[in-house]
Amino acid sequence: MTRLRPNILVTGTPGTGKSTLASSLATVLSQHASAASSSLRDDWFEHIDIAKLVKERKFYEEYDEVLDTLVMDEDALLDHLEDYLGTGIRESGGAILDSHACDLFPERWIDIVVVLTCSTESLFDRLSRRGYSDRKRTENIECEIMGVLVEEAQESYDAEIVHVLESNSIEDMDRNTEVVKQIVQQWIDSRSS
Ligand SMILES: Nc1ncnc2c1ncn2[C@@H]1O[C@H](COP(=O)(O)OP(=O)(O)O)[C@@H](O)[C@H]1O
Repeated sequence: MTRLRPNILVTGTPGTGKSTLASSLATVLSQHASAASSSLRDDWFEHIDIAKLVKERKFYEEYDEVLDTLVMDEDALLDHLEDYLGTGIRESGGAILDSHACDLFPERWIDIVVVLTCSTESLFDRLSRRGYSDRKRTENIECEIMGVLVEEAQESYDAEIVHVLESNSIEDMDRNTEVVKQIVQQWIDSRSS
């Protein structure tokens, strides 16, 4: 089936604001759709938190004590998502995948990629508040400074669908929500014309 709404991947280093933006987008984009037509459902867009899904459905192989992280069972996760995105309401799109790892999803699933970036100072504060160990915080800050996620996203998806957005402040968050809303509208318009 042809998608009626884009699937969106929101990615970035942990702490850059993926969950915050993805959750705001799911609400704003669904409200926007409901306002446009009363026949559209409120769950027109859905925030899918991949880290949460991996934990809840036990899509992991082991806990890596050195890296203080779960080692994902990618095949199990991808099989589940293939079914989920391929059937039912998500068959027509509207999934907002919120994931630190961005290169594991097949290109055919994703219509828009948003990579969030953030200053070292903001990230340091956010990861400290989250209680990350010094080692884990440093690794993530280095990952952000080196632009690892931006590079991975650009290597994994068509350049024209990858949007790199700064996420340092609440104003950035509001602006990013508005920017993505416009990109989604353009995507929908380009398919209906
Ligand atoms: N643009 C932003 N400006 C200021 N604080 C933000 C912004 N985005 C997220 N935050 C805050 O930073 C922390 C991490 O955000 P979160 O969305 O959980 O990041 P991620 O999902 O990328 O790990 C949260 O406390 C959140 O409220």
